[in-house]
Amino acid sequence: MSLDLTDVTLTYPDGDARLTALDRVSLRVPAGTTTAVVGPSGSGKSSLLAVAATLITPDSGRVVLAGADTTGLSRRQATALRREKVGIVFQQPHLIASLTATEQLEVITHLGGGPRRAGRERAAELLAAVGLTGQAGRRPHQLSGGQRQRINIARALMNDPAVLLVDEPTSALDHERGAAIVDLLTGLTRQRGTATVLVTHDRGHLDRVDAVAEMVDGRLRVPTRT
Ligand SMILES: Nc1ncnc2c1ncn2[C@@H]1O[C@H](COP(=O)(O)OP(=O)(O)OP(=O)(O)O)[C@@H](O)[C@H]1O
Repeated sequence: MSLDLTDVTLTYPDGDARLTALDRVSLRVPAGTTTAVVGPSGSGKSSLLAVAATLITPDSGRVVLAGADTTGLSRRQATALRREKVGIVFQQPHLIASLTATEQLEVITHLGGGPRRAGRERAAELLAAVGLTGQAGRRPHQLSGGQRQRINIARALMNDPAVLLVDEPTSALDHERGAAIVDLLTGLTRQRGTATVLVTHDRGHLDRVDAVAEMVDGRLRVPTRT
């Protein structure tokens, strides 16, 4: 149940020319492991996540999510596959101000048409997994930045994704809280068997992940084990 990108090239229109954001990128993230992707601003990290999430279709190359080849899928099919297999943790939690921590998670089950009770049980289980059982009834303004980020992570796991894509989860946190979030992510990844990609500017946490891949000008250097 890994994430596999093979020879992925992505270009964007750039005036009369095309800008190559991803240049024959290959990356394999085995289930239960976390790969950090680092690299300077503009090197293609967000583009890599967007392609892995099937939010953008590459010009060429192959993206396989937990055994499912996404090549040639229609938008509608890609969306269905994303809902089933991919969890995305955006940099900003974007929590709904009026909802409690539990409700932020339950809403995912509700949107997917799942039974209320299953949503409630899963939300309680995931809040416990991210260490927030005591905060279940709190609304976002009653939570710290680190706690909001934990809810963000729990929410991405509600549908039990095979692939977890995480964009800069530590940028708003101090080193210690950032390290705790990375440890939480790698722990959940191992426990739940997700293939996790963690985009980060923060090189201070790289010894906590299983592999590190570096983006430079749209090219990915072969991942090195930490
Ligand atoms: N929608 C777009 N249209 C045109 N060019 C784009 C678009 N999105 C990104 N780019 C360009 O593609 C390249 C890669 O951008 P990308 O956002 O993937 O980099 P990044 O490594 O995530 O940067 P940052 O760390 O600043 O978020 C950059 O040169 C960027 O200007």
